[in-house]
Amino acid sequence: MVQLLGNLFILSAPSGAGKSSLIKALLTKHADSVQRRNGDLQVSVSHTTRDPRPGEVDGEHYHFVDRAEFERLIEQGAFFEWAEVFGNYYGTSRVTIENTLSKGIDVFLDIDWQGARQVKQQLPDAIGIFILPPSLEVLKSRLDSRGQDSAEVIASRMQKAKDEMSHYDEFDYVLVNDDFSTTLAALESVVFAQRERLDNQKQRNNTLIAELLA
Ligand SMILES: Nc1ncnc2c1ncn2[C@@H]1O[C@H](COP(=O)(O)OP(=O)(O)OP(=O)(O)O)[C@@H](O)[C@H]1O
Ligand SMILES: Nc1nc2c(ncn2[C@@H]2O[C@H](COP(=O)(O)O)[C@@H](O)[C@H]2O)c(=O)[nH]1
Repeated sequence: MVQLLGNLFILSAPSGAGKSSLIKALLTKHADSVQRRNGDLQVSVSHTTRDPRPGEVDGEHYHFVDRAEFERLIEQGAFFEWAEVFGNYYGTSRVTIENTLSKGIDVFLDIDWQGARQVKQQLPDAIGIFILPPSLEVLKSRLDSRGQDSAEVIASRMQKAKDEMSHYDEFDYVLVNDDFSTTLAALESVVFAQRERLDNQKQRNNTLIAELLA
């Protein structure tokens, strides 16, 4: 069991709702922010068997591996969570997550509902955030305008969108990503509120330990 010195945020959504863009914007904003505190914020880089999209860099966007390598890693227990999504494997490295959280660094996971459920089972204190699109039409137009997936891939992702969204109630927060900057501000509020909560909890524990050991 990991001791949660950092916060673990899980961001899930149907494909194209905007979670990667929101995390990226949050990290950029956070890097410049005066509110940056002890504890940094990082996004976890998953392993996947999906082919890289144009511009995607191995080790930066994903660790790209083949199915045999992924299955070997499953056998070794290397994943904190893993799932098959849209016909490919995706997984989060156990050692990376545990090392990062144990240093007090906050971590964002951009994962599907199956992975989110596995994380919550292991770490009930992880904070689940579900992103909804304002409509299915907008979701489709975001996948189209991203311009990185074939029409066939987009159709299959749209077909799975309702299934993904049906799990919204397994999450602690649900945000509708209509206007980007409004959603980003809401996400930032969640992050700051949770950091505050964890800091207060650590402080209370330290006070208690000091009293008990006096
Ligand atoms: N609020 C928004 N308004 C308009 N466009 C948006 C908004 N949020 C995200 N987008 C755009 O929608 C597209 C999909 O966003 P993004 O890639 O972040 O989705 P995602 O949820 O991470 O998808 P996936 O699960 O497939 O990785 C991108 O082109 C992004 O710029
Ligand atoms: N369970 C996990 N799901 C993951 C992980 N990394 C990404 N994902 C999810 O897969 C889909 C598709 O991603 P894409 O990059 O191919 O568009 C999306 O919902 C991601 O959130 C993971 O490590 N575990």
